[in-house]
Amino acid sequence: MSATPLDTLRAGAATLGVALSDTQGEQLLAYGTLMLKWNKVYNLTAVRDPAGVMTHHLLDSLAAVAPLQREWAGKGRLLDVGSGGGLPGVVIAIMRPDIEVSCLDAVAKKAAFVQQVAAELELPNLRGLHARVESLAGSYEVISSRAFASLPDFFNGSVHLLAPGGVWLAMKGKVPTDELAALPAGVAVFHVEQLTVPGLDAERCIVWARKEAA
Ligand SMILES: C[S@@+](CC[C@H](N)C(=O)[O-])C[C@H]1O[C@@H](n2cnc3c(N)ncnc32)[C@H](O)[C@@H]1O
Repeated sequence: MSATPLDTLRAGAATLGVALSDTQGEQLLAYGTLMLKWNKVYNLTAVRDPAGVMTHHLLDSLAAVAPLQREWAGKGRLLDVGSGGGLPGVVIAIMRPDIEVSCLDAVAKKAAFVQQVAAELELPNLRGLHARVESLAGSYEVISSRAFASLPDFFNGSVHLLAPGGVWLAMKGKVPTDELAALPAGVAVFHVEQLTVPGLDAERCIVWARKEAA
C-alpha cells in the first residue's frame, strides 16, 4: 500500500523532531491544498504541485518548529515578516496554539489569504496583517522570516518591533557568510543552525539573533 500524504508528512515531521497530532496533520495538508487552490488569485508560490508544497513549504517550515521550542521557551507573540502566503507563520500557528502568530505582508491580498486560512482552519491564534514592516507598530517576542531580505535589512527593518528579551529567527538557504559579516550595530547572532529538510536537496539554515545588551 502506498503512503498517504499524511503518512509522508508525519514521517518527515518525525525526522525533524516534531510529533503531529491527527488534527495538526490534517490542518497542514488543508493549508497546502488552500495554497494551491488560491495560488492563481493570490499569487502565493512558484510551487505548483502537492509534492512540492509538502517539501518546499510544509516540511521546510516544520523544520523551524523544534528549534523554536528549544531557543525560546516562552509564550507570546510571533511576527512573521514578509510572510507571503503564510510561511513559516501558518505552520508555526498550527503547531504552536500557545503563540499568537501575525503573518505580515506588504501585499494586501497575501495578508487576506492568511486571514482566510485562519477562518477556514479555525485557528484563533493566527492573523494576516497588511503593512510594510518598517511602518508597523507593536511588540513581538519572536520575529521570523523566510526568503524575505538580507539579514541586515531584516534586522534594521524590524528592530523597533522586537520586545525586550525577544529573538529573531531568520530562515535562510546557505549560511549567509557575507550578510553575517555586515550585521547592524546592536544585533548579536547567537546561533547559526544548519538544517536537513526531508526530501529537499538544498542547504538550509536558521540564523538566531537578539539585541545586544546595552
Ligand atoms: C519571497 S516572498 C517570501 C514569502 C514567504 N515568507 C515564503 O517563504 O514563501 C517575500 C515577501 O515579502 C513581502 N515584502 C517585501 N517587502 C516587504 C516589507 N517591507 N514589509 C512587509 N512585507 C514585505 C513581499 O510582498 C513577499 O510576499
